[in-house]
Amino acid sequence: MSTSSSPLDRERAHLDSSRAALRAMREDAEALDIRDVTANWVNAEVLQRQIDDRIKALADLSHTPLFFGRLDYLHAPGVDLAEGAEGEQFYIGRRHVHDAEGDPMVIDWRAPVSQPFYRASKKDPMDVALRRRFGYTGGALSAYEDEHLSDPAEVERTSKLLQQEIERPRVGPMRDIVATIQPEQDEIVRSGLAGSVCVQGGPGTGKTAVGLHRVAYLLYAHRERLARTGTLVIGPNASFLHYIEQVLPALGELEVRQSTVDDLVAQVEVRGTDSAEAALVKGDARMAEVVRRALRSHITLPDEGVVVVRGSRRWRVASYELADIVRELMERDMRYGAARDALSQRVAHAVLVQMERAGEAPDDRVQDAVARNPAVKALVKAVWPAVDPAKLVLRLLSDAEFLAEHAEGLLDAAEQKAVLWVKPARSTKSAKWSAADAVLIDEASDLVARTHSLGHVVLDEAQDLSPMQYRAVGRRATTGSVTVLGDLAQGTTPWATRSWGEALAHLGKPEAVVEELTAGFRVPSDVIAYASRLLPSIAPGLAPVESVRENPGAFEVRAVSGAGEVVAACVRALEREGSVGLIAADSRCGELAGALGAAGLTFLAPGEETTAESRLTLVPASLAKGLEYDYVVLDEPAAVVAGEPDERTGLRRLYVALTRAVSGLQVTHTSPLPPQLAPRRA
Ligand SMILES: Nc1ncnc2c1ncn2[C@@H]1O[C@H](COP(=O)(O)OP(=O)(O)OP(=O)(O)O)[C@@H](O)[C@H]1O
Repeated sequence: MSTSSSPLDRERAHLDSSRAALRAMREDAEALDIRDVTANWVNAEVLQRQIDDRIKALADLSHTPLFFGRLDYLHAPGVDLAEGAEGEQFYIGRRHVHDAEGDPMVIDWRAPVSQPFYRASKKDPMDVALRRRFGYTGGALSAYEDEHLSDPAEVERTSKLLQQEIERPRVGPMRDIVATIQPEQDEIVRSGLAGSVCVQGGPGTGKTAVGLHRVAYLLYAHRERLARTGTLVIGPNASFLHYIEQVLPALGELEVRQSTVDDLVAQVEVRGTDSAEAALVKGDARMAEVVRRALRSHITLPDEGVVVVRGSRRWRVASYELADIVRELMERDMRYGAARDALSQRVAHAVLVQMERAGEAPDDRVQDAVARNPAVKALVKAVWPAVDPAKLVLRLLSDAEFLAEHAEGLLDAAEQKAVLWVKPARSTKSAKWSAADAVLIDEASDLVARTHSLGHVVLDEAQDLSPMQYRAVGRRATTGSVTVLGDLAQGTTPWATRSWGEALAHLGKPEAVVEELTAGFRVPSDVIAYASRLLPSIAPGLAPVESVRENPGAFEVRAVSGAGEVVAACVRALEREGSVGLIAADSRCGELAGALGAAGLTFLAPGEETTAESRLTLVPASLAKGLEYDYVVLDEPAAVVAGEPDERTGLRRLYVALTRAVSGLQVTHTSPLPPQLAPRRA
């Protein structure tokens, strides 16, 4: 038993008083009476929502400790280190808590004074005398661990608490890593809002985690600006977004939009699919020029002048003068729609000049009226017609001649044939648009009217995007910055990214810094070593991930005779603690679902939340990306490879599937393994 003055007791006392302070902060927020300060009900509603959000953010969650670390500075931090700069000892947690006097009890992990918690080392102690990490058991503070960073006599050790946190079993959605962000990750998390960053990292190196924490950090450091401009996290599919959706709210950020690329560009209903060949051409950056040419082909030079009748007078602008205006607008860097509006104003201006010459004194209202005059409208309609982006793309995909005219010198005959619909659609409503078509429409829309740009966009699993998709994301961040996260070895689309330089150019952020993460937090060493045997075939330049897990992992490859034995492997995995994922080629999932059902095992679909009662998920290989399970049973590697159009993509899909395991992997197979994974002779 510890005495009443033991350090642990003192820390528990600080936890208790911090929780009491948080309670008081929440009660203050709840007691706010806004009736007197709001002038109308709209304001009242907005304000009340903000207060409700604050109350929610001030909740004391029993499973998320209020603080996880403590820093004792050698000296009081300088005044430039804003929050709580007068103190020398800081508790670091998920959110800021202050006492009745306004003095900090817990400092937000994102505040400048918290930074040494993540970055300080024996080599660079950053003025920190003591770094203390706290361990919790079921919400109760149960342990602590000290590092005296400025004491040269103390030897550097790896933190046990850190190791425990990394190795703990996974159940439920993704959790934040705020207590254990590593120095190289922290550099990315805290890099400035102005610059774009691209992170290449193998499976489980924390890319997704880093991207989400970066959003939380940026929202803290640039709250007002980002509240105005908005932030967006883009992920590969709905199950992935569901898996990660809890992380930002856990960090107190409720306002971040999450979307797939497909949803981002969903102006039309997607009901069709493309052949790989068609999708490859449609996703190629050359299509941007095809669309641009097709749009501009609507502009013609007028061959007649325009006559505007006002009262008893007629004003005439000659065709050569109109042609000059049109030519000048074509040369300007303006959107098609904006230039169209400008055209009527320019013509009106030409009329006004004549009026002035004739001794009249027209004002702006006259110019507007002339711009709306039927003759001017008719002229604009004839020489610069309104264009519907979907109709434009529909015509490109339906009309071989129209496509040929605008694809000349860009797409060869075979490529043109690949993108043309076999059965041309009659209307934008009845067309069976594919995901790639929707991106083309998005491109056309942006040429007509500028797309709204956000303050910051995080793009996860970026390696799977086509150049046209990169452009679609890039135009949503023209005035903001981007965090691009990906792994070239995990690209499983026919158009997968070959180099980050190329991808960043398509995004419009060629200046972005490319960082690499190499320490693996998910996959145990034996499993990553096995999966890395595929690397020379799928991404020759990339180095294998180095697992930071101490446990090499349970790993087994087993030849089996059928689905019954796969089910048995799942049963064995379920005997252990944590979640279990049975990953299989999409084509095999039906049979396996039947076998699991017959054995009385219930299972979830990816994205459905695992719980202590329901821990088994049947995962089609095509949806495994980004997810993780404590134990993975990987069914029939050869079928996973065969499920893709070519061998390299198949092996990449297999690499993704092999790297979902946190604690152990069982590979079961009836067919021979791909040669890279075949048993090696001793
Ligand atoms: N610093 C850390 N401390 C503790 N856990 C971490 C840390 N960094 C990452 N992790 C954990 O490692 C796992 C993998 O992280 P994450 O999913 O972000 O990796 P990833 O690089 O996006 O992987 P993939 O390429 O497979 O999608 C997650 O469970 C995450 O919480």
